Amino acid sequence: MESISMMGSPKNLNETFLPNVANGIKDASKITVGIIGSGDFAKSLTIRLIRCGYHVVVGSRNPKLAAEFFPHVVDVTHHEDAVTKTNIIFVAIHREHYTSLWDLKHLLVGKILVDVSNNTRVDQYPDSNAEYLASLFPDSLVVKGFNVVSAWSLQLGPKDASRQVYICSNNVQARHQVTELARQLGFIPIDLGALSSSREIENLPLRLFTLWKGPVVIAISLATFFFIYSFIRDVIHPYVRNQQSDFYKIPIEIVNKTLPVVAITLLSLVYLSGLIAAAYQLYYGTKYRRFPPWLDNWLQCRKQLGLLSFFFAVVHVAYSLCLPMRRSERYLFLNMAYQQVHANVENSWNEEEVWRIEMYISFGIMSLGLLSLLAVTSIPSVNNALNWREFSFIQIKSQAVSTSSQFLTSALLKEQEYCLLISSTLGYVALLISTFHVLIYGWKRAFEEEYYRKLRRIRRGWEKSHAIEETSGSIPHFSPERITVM
Ligand SMILES: NC(=O)C1=CN([C@@H]2O[C@H](COP(=O)(O)OP(=O)(O)OC[C@H]3O[C@@H](n4cnc5c(N)ncnc54)[C@H](OP(=O)(O)O)[C@@H]3O)[C@@H](O)[C@H]2O)C=CC1
Ligand SMILES: [Cu+2]
Repeated sequence: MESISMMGSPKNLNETFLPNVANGIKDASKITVGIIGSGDFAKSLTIRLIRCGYHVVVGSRNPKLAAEFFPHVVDVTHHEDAVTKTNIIFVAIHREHYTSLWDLKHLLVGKILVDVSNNTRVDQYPDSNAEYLASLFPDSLVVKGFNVVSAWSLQLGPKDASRQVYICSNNVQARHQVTELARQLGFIPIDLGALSSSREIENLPLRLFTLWKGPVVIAISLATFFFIYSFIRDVIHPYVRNQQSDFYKIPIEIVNKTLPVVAITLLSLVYLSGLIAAAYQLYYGTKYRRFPPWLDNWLQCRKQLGLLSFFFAVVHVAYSLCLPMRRSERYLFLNMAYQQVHANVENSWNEEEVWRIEMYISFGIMSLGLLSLLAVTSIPSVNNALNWREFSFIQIKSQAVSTSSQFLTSALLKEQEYCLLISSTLGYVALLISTFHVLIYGWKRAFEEEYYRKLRRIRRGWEKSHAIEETSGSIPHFSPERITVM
């Protein structure tokens, strides 16, 4: 069982079949790698292997049909034939079909079987797919790996795609061989020890997306809440009180009021979690105490919350830039000019208002700039999914799967904390500047009751002076409150 060679009868597994100085193999093209299955994963893996100089033999139930989808240099053949030609075989079929390989059992003795499968749900089966494969073929050397890379990213090549692959096996030599192969294919292999880690590895691709679920739900809930709030406040309330129809505000103004509120709330949620965590550590006087699960989850999805905040801020900017394009804005502006002429006011310059809006816009642009910087710095980690996995690894750590994974986790944590330190300083500044942006926008309304009184006075004056004309229908419906404040 402990033996392997590239072809024919398995030799000693200690001697690696991959090209290196020790075994004298210099040319990867002398090495044949087998793949069972001819689906998407098999096709993409084949292309990657060929590019790296390996010879590939594909085992299919219907080789004639499958051959059409592979480059001509690939040997597409029956399962039996394929497995006899190589000692390292990627099992690129779904778990449900593993038993169909049962007849090949005697041919697979002592050979490396790489299980690349994924499940559709977390903990879908009582045992992991790799452990199941190992139980079906106890005389083969089952290695789990490559399941975290998609067929798509396999084809893209190492530069553009996710680079980390997690590998585990009960057989050390087999594990090393697959690790070496992964390295030669341009991946960063991460050894997670025994095959029992395969359950975590299989759950990883499923867990990655769960980090988005919470933040997306929070963002949608906040957006719904603030939209309804603004709708009631700015549309329903004036309508009920003064029969003033402002329903035209729904598509742009109400939406554009909702967006920045959601953006800033999400951004503050990013940093609030860190503050609570710090307070928690101070309270217990140690940083070696586990956070409660809700805080742990919250800390883990900071990046997602931040990116969603950035998304809302960008859309807010787009909406704001479009405000002057609207017909309503033009009519209200003309009406105000008319009113000014009517009131015999020549100069409507308001120094305080001018400064307010200049500063409001300036802070808005600055906070968007900082948020963009934060988002851009997180792009590589989103692309190669490094940080998602860092986070996922925290969970692996909590279950103490193996020493190697624990070691790895602590190393990753350090890097993660370092990144967070830099980004959080920048983030706090962004939060502060966006707060200024919001406060300047709202200072009139928030702090100056006088502002309201003035508005009411103007409004009353306007209504009185046009009471007669309005009955004849010659005066457009107007109130100063309807002018959009930027
Ligand atoms: N697609 C992806 O992005 C990724 C896939 N994976 C894993 O790779 C494995 C293959 O996935 P993928 O290529 O997408 O799947 P596909 O459905 O595209 O291909 C599966 C292959 O399995 C073979 N097969 C189908 N039915 C049977 C059967 N009853 N008995 C024996 N063989 C059968 C077929 O090959 P043939 O007809 O030639 O026998 C088929 O091409 C899965 O375990 C998946 O979880 C892992 C990571 C990413
Ligand atoms: Cu704004």
